[in-house]
Amino acid sequence: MMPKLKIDNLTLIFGREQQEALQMLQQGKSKAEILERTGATVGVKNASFDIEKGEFFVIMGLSGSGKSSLLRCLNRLIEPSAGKVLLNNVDITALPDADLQKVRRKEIAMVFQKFGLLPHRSVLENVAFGLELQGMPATERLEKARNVIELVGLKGYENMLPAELSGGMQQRVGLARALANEPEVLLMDEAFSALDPLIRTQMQDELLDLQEKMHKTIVFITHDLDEAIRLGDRIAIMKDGEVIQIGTPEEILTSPANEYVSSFVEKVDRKAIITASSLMDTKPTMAVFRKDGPEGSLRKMRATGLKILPAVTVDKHFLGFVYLHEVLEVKQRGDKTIEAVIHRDVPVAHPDTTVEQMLPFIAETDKPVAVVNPANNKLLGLISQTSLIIETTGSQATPQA
Ligand SMILES: Nc1ncnc2c1ncn2[C@@H]1O[C@H](COP(=O)(O)OP(=O)(O)OP(=O)(O)O)[C@@H](O)[C@H]1O
Repeated sequence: MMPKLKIDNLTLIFGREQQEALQMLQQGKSKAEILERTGATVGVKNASFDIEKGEFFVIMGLSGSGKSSLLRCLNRLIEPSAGKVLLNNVDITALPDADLQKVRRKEIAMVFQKFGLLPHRSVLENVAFGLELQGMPATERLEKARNVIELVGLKGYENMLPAELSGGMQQRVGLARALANEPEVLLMDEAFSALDPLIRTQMQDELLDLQEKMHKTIVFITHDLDEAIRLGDRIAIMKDGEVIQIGTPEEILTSPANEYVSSFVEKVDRKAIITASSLMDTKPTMAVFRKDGPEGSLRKMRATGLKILPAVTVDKHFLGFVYLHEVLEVKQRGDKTIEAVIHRDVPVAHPDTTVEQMLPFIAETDKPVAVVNPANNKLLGLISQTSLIIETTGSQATPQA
């Protein structure tokens, strides 16, 4: 499938010595070296990635890492120094001005942190403003504006002035104004950063709800990893103008590309994000079969050095756990089967069960947690109590060799 946006080797350099700076970049020189030699600042360095239709894509990085620069290249509010941006397979870096205007009005809309509202116009007029610029007749544009105002939860506030609204409500007006044009792509630059934490979380939830209905392609900038993780289908992490990792929130949390990313990840509450599938032991699980009987079970326990093993049917349907001391007892009694000592009343997790949802499992049992395929109850792997406890007590600092 064709990506909605394709960013291809995009580079942005601020300053006059563009050519020399570009050359130095190609030679692998750092942002600091280039600044020192040429006085030019590297805003974005060789960014290449795709954003899919309907994707909520977050660009995250500290101040000065190049997020805004990259975002502004996507609609050419800033002209990139090199590389391309393809929207629906059309290279917008090559569009003549008139066509670019059309793209900005119809296809890509931008929502800013400082809401950029017209102070002397009502909420309704602010939202309808873009449509007015397009020459849409008044009745039509006001009707459209009323619809999006309702969509963002501002019904009843149509005739107020921006200054009469709270920050969160002003941000909604900004969002409504962007949505009024029915763009395919929404660019959001630190849209919620100016809001206090409670309102901010609420706006994040509302945006996610809206996105469920709208299925827009959203490119959202933030310097806050928690926000990135809450919102993003995928996250791109930037440092010194470079995209240093792209992945789903879970990928970023479980396999940070380098120490820089780990240092962010350490501060994040992972419990709601990490799932059973990434915690479970992927080595082929040693399990006892019903037909193994006490002898066979003990042999497997000796081989693995484990005192607890999962018991499964011949086709690997999970039955429960067996304990070493009980299997020994069964053998001493001379029983031929382990049936009586399979502990069946144990919690199981599905691959997408989160650590948060597994919390009760820790309190209830000292056994590993079995991860089973929800469709057929087959055993997929085990999560050791140790890794579950480490994950939930939050000491996930990566070992330094
Ligand atoms: N107009 C400009 N002229 C010169 N350098 C600039 C300009 N705009 C940004 N820069 C530089 O480009 C780099 C990237 O800045 P950018 O604003 O894109 O970062 P950012 O990640 O969005 O940061 P913030 O969150 O603070 O906005 C920085 O080194 C910045 O100093």
